Amino acid sequence: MEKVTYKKMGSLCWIMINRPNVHNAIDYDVMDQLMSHLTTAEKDSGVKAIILTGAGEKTFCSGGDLQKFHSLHTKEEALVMLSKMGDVLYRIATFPKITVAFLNGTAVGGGCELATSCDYRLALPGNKFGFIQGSLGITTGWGGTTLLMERIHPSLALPLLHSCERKQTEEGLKIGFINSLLNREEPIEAQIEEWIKPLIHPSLAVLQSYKSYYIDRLHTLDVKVRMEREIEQCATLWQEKEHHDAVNAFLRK
Ligand SMILES: CC[C@H](C(=O)O)C(=O)SCCNC(=O)CCNC(=O)[C@H](O)C(C)(C)COP(=O)(O)OP(=O)(O)OC[C@H]1O[C@@H](n2cnc3c(N)ncnc32)[C@H](O)[C@@H]1OP(=O)(O)O
Repeated sequence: MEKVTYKKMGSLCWIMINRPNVHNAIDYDVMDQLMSHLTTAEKDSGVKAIILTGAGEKTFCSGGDLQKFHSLHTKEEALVMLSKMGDVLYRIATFPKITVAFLNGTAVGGGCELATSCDYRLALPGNKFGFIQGSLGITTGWGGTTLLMERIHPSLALPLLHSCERKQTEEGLKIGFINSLLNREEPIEAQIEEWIKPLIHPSLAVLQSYKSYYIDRLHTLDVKVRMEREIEQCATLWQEKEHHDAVNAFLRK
């Protein structure tokens, strides 16, 4: 069963996490299918931008699949999963075309990290996003902090991380985490096509050249090394009692 769908519409391709019954939580199949669709989109010279979103109207993505990953206990076990999704986020962050996350609903935990890996984030008013990992006794585990400090100033990023709070998308717009809020009353796909139109330069070569300068910056700033250090720190915290108790409490609620 396709847990991640791929739909090409003109020069855009829509990649959608399709697990609404678990709030589009990410498991290993989702990771594999995201990677596969990214390769398809990269190889298709007709694609200039990807739109990453989630199925349904409630949730963009609720992060790691707590039921599936609850069985990971040791640092070594956690590191395998965290590194695998960290590779997906790095692939998106260095994707040689435009990447846009459309937050169709709530984004929490790793869902926020996934959104952060994209060049841009579009959302709907009244929805929420939250880097809630700290409330589970861990830190961002897929490299999302490193990427977040590329998207917004660290003095704005740290309060999002330290507070573990769910914020309104309107607040995300104010601090530059959200690039634009769409209108619930209008067709979403048409609004996104309109928003992205000025960015999709007629020449893919020009578009990719500009993106390559940004990717060069990521290399210069050792983003991959910093993401790996962040992931290892999360794995260290993962094995602690605080984290397992927090996940148990969530799954028992
Ligand atoms: C490094 C990334 C890191 C990692 O895990 O690797 C993380 O992502 S840490 C953060 C992990 N995610 C969360 O802690 C979010 C958990 N979910 C929620 O906060 C809420 O479910 C929310 C806000 C997404 C929706 O709340 P709502 O009240 O509308 O729904 P329920 O909480 O009642 O959930 C309904 C149903 O979905 C299951 N569910 C929700 N999120 C997950 C998830 N991330 N993994 C697995 N399953 C999830 C929840 O257990 C309920 O199942 P049910 O069988 O119906 O009780």
